[in-house]
Amino acid sequence: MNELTVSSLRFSYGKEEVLKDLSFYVKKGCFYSILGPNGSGKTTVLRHIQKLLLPQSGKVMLGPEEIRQMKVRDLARKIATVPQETHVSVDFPVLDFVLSGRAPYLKRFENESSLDYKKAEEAMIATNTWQYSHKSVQELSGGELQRVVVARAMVQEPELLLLDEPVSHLDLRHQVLILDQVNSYCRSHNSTVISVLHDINLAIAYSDELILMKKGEIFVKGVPEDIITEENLREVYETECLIIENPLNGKPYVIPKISRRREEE
Ligand SMILES: Nc1ncnc2c1ncn2[C@@H]1O[C@H](COP(=O)(O)OP(=O)(O)OP(=O)(O)O)[C@@H](O)[C@H]1O
Repeated sequence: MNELTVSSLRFSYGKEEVLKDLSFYVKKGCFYSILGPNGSGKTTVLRHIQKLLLPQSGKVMLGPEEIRQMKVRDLARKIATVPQETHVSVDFPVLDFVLSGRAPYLKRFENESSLDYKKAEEAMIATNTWQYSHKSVQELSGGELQRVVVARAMVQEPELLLLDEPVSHLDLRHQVLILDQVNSYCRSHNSTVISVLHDINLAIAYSDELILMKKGEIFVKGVPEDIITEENLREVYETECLIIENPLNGKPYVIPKISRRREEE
């Protein structure tokens, strides 16, 4: 059975149709990246999977269950999300923020156990955030906070981890560190990852399959070697690219053809 199946999903914000009869499935234990131009509907798809939006027509199924029928607490045990931006309005120690990822597993008024603390510590070490544990969440930089939010999602131990541009605020070292950790989490827990990424080369390097979106539709889905072609990138991004073989992993590597003309003096 597929981990997640999206069938004939349609959605409009007001008059503008943003998702147009969109269908795809993902398999358990695999890493998927959704790619596509700004405004193509990537975040809107993730919002449907989180039940933040309900389909105007079509269905989103998690295993055998339709997501619109699932209780929020059940959904929180199965799906964790790292949103594009996180705003924390209360003064919260970072460790408590990460521990809040265990909330779906606690009974009412139950405190976290030593095992919960251990899971939080492990996730924070993995995301290089343990050193901030006693700081306030509000004192973190954008990139530090983004890593802390990934740690919280990992302690939630989801079957499905949704990431919306999870490395957009991160320096090179932490981009690799976070995607390595998410990838090893996915493999060791047999969890599924769906990540929106703008960096095509990172998406190719980490993903089993890519989902390329254009104007609210799936343009193509498949393994990078099959779908990363000059024609597909021209169609989707309206950009000319050179594709070479990445000497490190044998996968495609995309180089946009940038024309730099020196301005006349
Ligand atoms: N709350 C909203 N109200 C009205 N229109 C919206 C809303 N959220 C998104 N849209 C519109 O829906 C379309 C798809 O937005 P979405 O955020 O899903 O795109 P995206 O592919 O994730 O874009 P990006 O790469 O820029 O993050 C865009 O045209 C956007 O302007």
